[in-house]
Amino acid sequence: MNPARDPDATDRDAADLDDDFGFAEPATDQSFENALAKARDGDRLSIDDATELLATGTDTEGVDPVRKERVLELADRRRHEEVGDEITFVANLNNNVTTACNTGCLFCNFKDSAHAFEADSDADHVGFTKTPAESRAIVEDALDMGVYEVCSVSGLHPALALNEEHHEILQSYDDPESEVNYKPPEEYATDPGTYVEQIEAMSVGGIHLHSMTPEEAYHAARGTDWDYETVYRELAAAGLDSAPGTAAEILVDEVRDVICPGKIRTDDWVAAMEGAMAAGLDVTSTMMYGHVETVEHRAKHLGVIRDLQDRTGRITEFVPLSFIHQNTPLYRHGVVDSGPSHDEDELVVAVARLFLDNVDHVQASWVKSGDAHGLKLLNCGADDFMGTILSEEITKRAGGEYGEFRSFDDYVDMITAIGRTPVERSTDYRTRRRIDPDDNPHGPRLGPRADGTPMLSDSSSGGSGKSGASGASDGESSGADD
Ligand SMILES: C[S@@+](CC[C@H](N)C(=O)[O-])C[C@H]1O[C@@H](n2cnc3c(N)ncnc32)[C@H](O)[C@@H]1O
Ligand SMILES: Nc1c(NC[C@H](O)[C@H](O)[C@H](O)CO)[nH]c(=O)[nH]c1=O
Ligand SMILES: N[C@@H](Cc1ccc(O)cc1)C(=O)O
Ligand code: SF4
Repeated sequence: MNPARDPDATDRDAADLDDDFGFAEPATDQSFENALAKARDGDRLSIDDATELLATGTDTEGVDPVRKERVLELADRRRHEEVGDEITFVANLNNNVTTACNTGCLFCNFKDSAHAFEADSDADHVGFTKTPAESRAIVEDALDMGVYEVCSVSGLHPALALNEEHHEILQSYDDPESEVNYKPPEEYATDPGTYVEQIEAMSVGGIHLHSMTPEEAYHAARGTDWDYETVYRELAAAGLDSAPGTAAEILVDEVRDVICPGKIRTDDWVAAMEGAMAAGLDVTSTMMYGHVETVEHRAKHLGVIRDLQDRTGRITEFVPLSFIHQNTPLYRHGVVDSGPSHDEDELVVAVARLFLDNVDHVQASWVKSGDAHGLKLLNCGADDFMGTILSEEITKRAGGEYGEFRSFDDYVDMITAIGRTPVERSTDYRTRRRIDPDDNPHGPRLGPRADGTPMLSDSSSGGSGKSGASGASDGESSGADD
């Protein structure tokens, strides 16, 4: 696999952008009413149909509130017919390994320049790199709390390689840093180990390990001729159970050219997902929207995911990721002045439910939207409310303010308040347990060490207090010794 990125892409590129990207104004040969009628009849929607529904008609400016309600109502009904009234969530932990990354995505404030992590650097940074042993200790603590999924997504640290053989290949380049984005671990204050070592470390005690996005898989094969299936097979052998479909952003290259010129292109993202599935892994799918793209780009993105699922059938859920703008280069440089509106969030969830007729589950995110709006999204077509996560770094660093965890008690209260049934689920949704709201207090039971004890001793904070969450990784204090 050869380098496909622009090694010089940095935050500074945002300063060169204005808000005219030369994107075509969305226009279709379809009418809003026809598209809605097709959705009502259960016909498979076209990209034009999705564009009309997302725009509440391309014939008018902005979102039409009456048309929007008609789309949401149809989507909510479709959700009821397809998956019923249960709302699922998972007892999980985010354990991200490192924030060191030079890819330079303009929507991201999770990353820190990798130079700051070098042993002889005196640059200040608030990021972290964890060793495999630190990752394992964090997962072990979480298992004791009843957690059964660990989700791990990381920066593309230049010293990360798939395994020892990969280190040797990368070292053999004449100028590894510029040719293959590589520097040996000895040059950094903390050695993250190899991808295989991190996966082995986190795959402990029967936990489900959800890790290695397409972008990370690309990094784990850079400078070699390994295909994605080979890479994912090796990771699966080390303990990987499923892969997150992030790094998708908007799967239209003219948008990627603006927001993430250093990232893999759409075709490569699809190839990586196919490789993961060919290696026997389930995957999730995402779309990060509400920055520079048009509604037509969103519709095309949904088309890429539906086609992929037609070919594979192993996408477990669709996760809409509402762009959090406050601390990002796109916002700081005036390229965008906000993320998406609530209307747009609702329409994305609804049209995902109607268009993705082959993906069973659509997620609402309390991390991105908060509790009140997150619950509203569960009445627009979503049926999953993500997980306890215990530690959130990506959205928090981007300026999100909805906290870092939800307890089972919070979940049960919120879900019953909107008249739905709370259900804890496994990552792949195949194992589910309905929760009796009267059976207080509530804790996970599906985990290898879960016995129904509440995960957190303080369940009232809605995400800021973490007393009792000793297993939660906290980037600023855990392994922050770079
Ligand atoms: C931070 S990356 C970490 C994994 C890996 N570096 C990659 O890019 O795949 C994971 C995902 O977080 C999401 N993300 C990053 N910044 C965000 C923001 N400001 N708002 C919403 N989602 C964001 C993007 O969809 C991105 O693909
Ligand atoms: N939507 C977000 C998630 N979703 C992840 C899920 O909770 C879970 O990992 C997945 O459904 C697989 O089971 N996680 C985040 O950290 N941030 C989000 O915005
Ligand atoms: N957990 C998400 C991936 C994800 C990770 C971090 C985020 O900030 C957002 C999404 C998935 O299941 O695919
Ligand atoms: S989204 Fe991922 S690849 Fe892009 S800068 Fe952030 S951490 Fe790096």
